[in-house]
Amino acid sequence: MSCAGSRVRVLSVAGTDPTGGAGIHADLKSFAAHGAYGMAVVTALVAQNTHGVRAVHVPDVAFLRAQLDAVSDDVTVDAVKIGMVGTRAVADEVAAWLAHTRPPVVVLDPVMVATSGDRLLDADAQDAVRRLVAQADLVTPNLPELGVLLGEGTAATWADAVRQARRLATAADVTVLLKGGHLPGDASPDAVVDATTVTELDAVRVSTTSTHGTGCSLSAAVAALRPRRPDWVTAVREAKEWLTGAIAAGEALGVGSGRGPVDHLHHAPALGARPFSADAWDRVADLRAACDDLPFVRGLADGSLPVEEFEQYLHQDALYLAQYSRVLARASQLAPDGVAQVFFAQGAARCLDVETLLHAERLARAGTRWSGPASAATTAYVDHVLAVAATGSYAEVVAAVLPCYWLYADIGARILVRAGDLAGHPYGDWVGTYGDPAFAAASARACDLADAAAREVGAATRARMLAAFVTSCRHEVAFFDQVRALAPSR
Ligand SMILES: Nc1ncnc2c1ncn2[C@@H]1O[C@H](COP(=O)(O)OP(=O)(O)OP(=O)(O)O)[C@@H](O)[C@H]1O
Ligand SMILES: Cc1ncc(CO)c(N)n1
Repeated sequence: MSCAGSRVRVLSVAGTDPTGGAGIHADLKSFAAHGAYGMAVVTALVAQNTHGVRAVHVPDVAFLRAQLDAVSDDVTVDAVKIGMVGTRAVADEVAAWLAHTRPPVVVLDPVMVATSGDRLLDADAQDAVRRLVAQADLVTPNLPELGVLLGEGTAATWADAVRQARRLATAADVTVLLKGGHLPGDASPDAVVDATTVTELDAVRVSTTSTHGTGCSLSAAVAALRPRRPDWVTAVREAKEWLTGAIAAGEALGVGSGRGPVDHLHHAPALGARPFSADAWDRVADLRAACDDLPFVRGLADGSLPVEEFEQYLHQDALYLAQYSRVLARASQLAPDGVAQVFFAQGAARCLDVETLLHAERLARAGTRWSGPASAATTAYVDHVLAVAATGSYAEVVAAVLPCYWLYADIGARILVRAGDLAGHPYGDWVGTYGDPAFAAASARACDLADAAAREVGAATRARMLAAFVTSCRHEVAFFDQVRALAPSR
C-alpha cells in the first residue's frame, strides 16, 4: 500500500475522553507518535476521567454524517480507525459512510466497556457492531468483546480465545487482533488471527495501574502504521512494542488518581518534556532546604563551626574525593563525544589536584594529621557512586555525579552571601572554592551534559537517572550531617 502525502492521513471515528487518555484524544496522540497526520470525527461526548464514565451524550447522527462527509469530501483518508460508536444509529451511520467512502485501511476497535467497567455501547447496538465488523479489515476485540461479537460467552482460557478469534475471522472474512490484556498472569499476549494463520505476539505484563485507553491507543497505532507496513503482523508487532513502553512510562505522567493513561510520547522524551535537571531539582527541594538548616552548614557560613569538626569533615571529604574521581573517570570513559569526555576527565583530575590540595594545605597549616578510616556516611556515598559506575550506563553515571557539582555550587553560592567578607573568615578558602563562579559554571556544564544524556534514553533509564541523582543528594546531606557524630580520630 502507498500513500501520496508526505504523511499517512489517518482518521479516528470515536468518542471523547476529556482527560486525554482514551477515545479520540488517545488516538490523535497515537497517530502523532507514529508520524501520521491525525483527524478525528466525534461519535459521542463522554464525561469521563481516570475513575470512570459520568455521562454520555450522543449528538444527532445527521451531524455525525456531516462531520464524516466534511472530511472525506475534502481529504484522502489513508486509514480509518473506528472506536466507540455508542448506539445502533451511530453504528449504522458509520457503516453507511464506509459503504460510500471506503478508505484502504479500516480498523475497528469494537469498544463495549471502558477499562473502568462502564458500558460504552447500548445493549441493542451489538448487532449493528457485528455488521460493522464485516466492513473492517482488522477488528481488535478484547476477550469479552470477542465473545459478544460471536454471540458466545467470554473465553476462559487463551487457547479458547484464539479458537473464537479464528471463528470470527472465518465468518466475517476479517483479520482479528485478539488482545490478552484481561488475562491473569505475568504475560499480556496478543494474537493476529485470520482464517488460515495464528501469529501470537508475546509481551510481558507491566505491573501498573496505567492501562486507561490501551485498547484505543493500540488500534490507532496499528491504523497509522499499516499503510506503510507490508502486513498486519508487522504493523501490530511494532505497535505492541511501542504500547508496552507507553504503559511502563504511564505512571510518571502523574495524570489522575484512578487508572491513569499511557505515555504516548515515551519514545520521544525530548518532545516538549521538561529537561531532566528541572525534574531532578524539583525532586530534591526538601533535601536542599534541609541542607541550609544543618548545623554544619550554618556554622560554615557564620564561621562558628568548631575547627575540629571542619577538619574532620575535610578528612572524610578527601577520602570521598579520591573515589569520586574514579567515578568521574568512568563518566569520561563512557562519554558519547570528546567534549563530555574531556569535561569529566578534567573533573577527575581536579578532584585529585585542587580540592585535595585545599584539604592537605589546610590540614598541614593546622599542624594536624587526620588518619581515621572512611566513616559510615562516607563509605555509603562512595559505595553508591561506585555501584552506579560499575553497573550503570553513561546517563546514570552522569546523574549520580551531578549532586556533587550542583548541591555544592548551590550551597556554596548561598554560604558566600551569608559569610560576607571572606578576608577574615575562618573557612574563607573553602567558601571561596565552592562559591566561585567558575565552580558554578562547571556545575551548569554538568547539568547540560545530564540533560543531553537524558534526551537520548527511554523512560526506564531516565527513571534510573532520577533515582541515582536523588540517592546521591541524600548521601550529600548525610555527609554534611555526619560531622557532629564522628569520633575524634587524630
Ligand atoms: N499491564 C499491561 N502490560 C502490558 N500490556 C498490557 C497491559 N494491559 C494491557 N496490555 C496490552 O494493551 C493492549 C490492550 O489490551 P486490553 O485487552 O486491555 O484491551 P482493551 O480492554 O480493549 O483496552 P481498554 O482498557 O483501553 O478498553 C493489548 O495489547 C494488551 O496486551
Ligand atoms: C471514548 C472512549 N472510547 C473508548 C474507551 C475504552 O477505554 C473509553 N474509555 N472512552
